[in-house]
Amino acid sequence: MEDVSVRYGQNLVLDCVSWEVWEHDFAAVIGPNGGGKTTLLKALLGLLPLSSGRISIFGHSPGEGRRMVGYVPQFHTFDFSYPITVTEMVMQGRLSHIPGLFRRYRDEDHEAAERALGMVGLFGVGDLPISTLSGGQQQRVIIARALAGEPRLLILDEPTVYVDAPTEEQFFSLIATLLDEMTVIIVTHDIGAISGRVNRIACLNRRLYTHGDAMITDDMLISVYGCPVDLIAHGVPHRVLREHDDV
Ligand SMILES: Nc1ncnc2c1ncn2[C@@H]1O[C@H](COP(=O)(O)OP(=O)(O)OP(=O)(O)O)[C@@H](O)[C@H]1O
Repeated sequence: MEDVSVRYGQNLVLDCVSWEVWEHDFAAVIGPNGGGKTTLLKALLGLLPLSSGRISIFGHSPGEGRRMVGYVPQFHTFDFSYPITVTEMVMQGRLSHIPGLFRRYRDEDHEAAERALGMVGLFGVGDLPISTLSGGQQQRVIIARALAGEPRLLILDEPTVYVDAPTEEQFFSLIATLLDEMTVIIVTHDIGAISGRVNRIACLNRRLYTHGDAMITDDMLISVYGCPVDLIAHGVPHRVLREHDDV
């Protein structure tokens, strides 16, 4: 991203954002509510016009690069009571690959969906209604849905918000296995969850702040959150076991 600005009417939501993520990086964007994280993702996915600047995805515009990007929206945006099977849900990730007006799944689409379920470690559940799976399994299914499109870049929006600690561990182990094949960007509120796991991090609050590759400095946090915080969980900054120097 090079000097990217996005406005909603008069509201400047992304201000001259520049950021580089390399192939096989595990990158994170953190920032407070309303800081522009979703807007940044929409810009990467080619869903928003830029007011200025340029985005290149593997050398293509976001619109052209879209077929190389797998997107996992926030967990709560899915209705898991909807009466479809696991395979049917994963197959949705193939739709953009099928040409023509009346899209019919082909053998290669079924194979890609099966491969994607294997990548997330789900076997023998394809014919089950999605509603019968545990929360952790459902999270794997929505990741498989994005992987079915065989992306080179996987983007996940707040993937650890609704999961318990063991599921979070499984999630990060899964991401570690995917990095051999693709680049991963996550958007999160939760610095605690990502610390030590990502190799590239940026703080976003209208402007994007970086320092080196995977470092968060007090200056970055002060710029973004307006105070020096040590941990940020679910959008709420907490000071954890750290005393003021002047006390
Ligand atoms: N479609 C829209 N029209 C006008 N303003 C918008 C629109 N979408 C977002 N905004 C505004 O842009 C700003 C950034 O919103 P955005 O959703 O990108 O932030 P966010 O960092 O993803 O927030 P959260 O963590 O709460 O999801 C907010 O002030 C929001 O009100």
